[in-house]
Amino acid sequence: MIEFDFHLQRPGFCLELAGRIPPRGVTALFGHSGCGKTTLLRCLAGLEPEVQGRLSVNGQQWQAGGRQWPPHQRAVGYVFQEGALFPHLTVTGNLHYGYRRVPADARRLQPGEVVELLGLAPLLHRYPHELSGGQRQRVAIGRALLTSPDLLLMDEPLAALDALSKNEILPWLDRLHQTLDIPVVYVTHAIEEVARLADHMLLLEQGRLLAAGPLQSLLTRTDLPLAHADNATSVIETKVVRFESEYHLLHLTFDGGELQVPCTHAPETSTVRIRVAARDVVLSLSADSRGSALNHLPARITGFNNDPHPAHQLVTLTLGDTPLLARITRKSRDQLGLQTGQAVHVQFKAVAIS
Ligand SMILES: Nc1ncnc2c1ncn2[C@@H]1O[C@H](COP(=O)(O)OP(=O)(O)OP(=O)(O)O)[C@@H](O)[C@H]1O
Repeated sequence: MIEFDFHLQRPGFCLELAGRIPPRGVTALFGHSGCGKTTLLRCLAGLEPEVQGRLSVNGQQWQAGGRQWPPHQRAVGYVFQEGALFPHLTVTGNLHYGYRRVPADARRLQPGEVVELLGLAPLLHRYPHELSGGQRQRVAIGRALLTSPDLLLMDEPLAALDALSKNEILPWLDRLHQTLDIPVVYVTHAIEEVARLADHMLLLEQGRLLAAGPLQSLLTRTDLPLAHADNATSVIETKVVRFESEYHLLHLTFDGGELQVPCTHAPETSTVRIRVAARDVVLSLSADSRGSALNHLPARITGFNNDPHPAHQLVTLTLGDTPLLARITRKSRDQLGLQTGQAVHVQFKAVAIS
């Protein structure tokens, strides 16, 4: 477990932040520009000498009682927006740079494992200027991992990439997420990245912690801003039942029922996360109105909330124990006579993320 309690005063900005980062999985730092996300990463890495407070990582006191470990004593991997590779070194040279500085008995990962994990084998002899933006970021992540960090900090690692490069690198990040047990703190402005990669979230506002917790519950909490964003999303953790190759459909199960989602191939993993946009959810009173939607599940309404658009209502539901958001019009709510506590049927288009 990583526990911190930081206080940092700058002209015009005060960071007053206490929280925990679970020892496994990806913790997303999310919040408006200037809320202190990068500053928190820098405090964790020991790059803010003025910060007061404490930090303990896996029982080690990295900062306590007015003393703090300097950056070079902290086993932290840092990946920036621009990969910042050494231009005069090949990919192999970049990967080995951090690795060589770690004492042999403290090395948790070997270069061969990292090359395999991130698909770097075809790139090993190239120089950074011979790589695409996405490839450079993969090498930067590999280099950070080879320092055998106790904590991997990623500051908007996809922000400088175009949509195509982002899509190219995301499956590699999924793979890291499933394979490694190094805690990752991941800063992003993109809710799609959070919904895809994160397990936990710290929501920041003006240097303070607005909320913290598991991703699924924070995304669907209507007292927080995420549920009211245009691209509000719920995630459903599912188990793979089978891949129907004839139709390229993946059959999945979870506590709320069974789902089918389009998929090009059978997944490598036995669990798959599903992302459902609130605007893609349709509510109906009976199971008869099936239409062409593949996913049609019983649900219960847990509440209604106003939405920024005056025509809309944000509806919270549960599918079994899984929370789901739906954005419908106020007119539909009235026409269907929807009430809190009512049993309904939901139809939606789902996107699967391995
Ligand atoms: N070196 C610095 N000196 C003084 N103030 C700074 C410095 N770096 C950042 N700040 C200020 O500290 C506050 C927090 O900045 P920070 O970069 O942590 O925010 P952020 O949430 O990461 O923003 P963004 O999402 O835009 O990257 C902002 O008000 C910023 O202007």
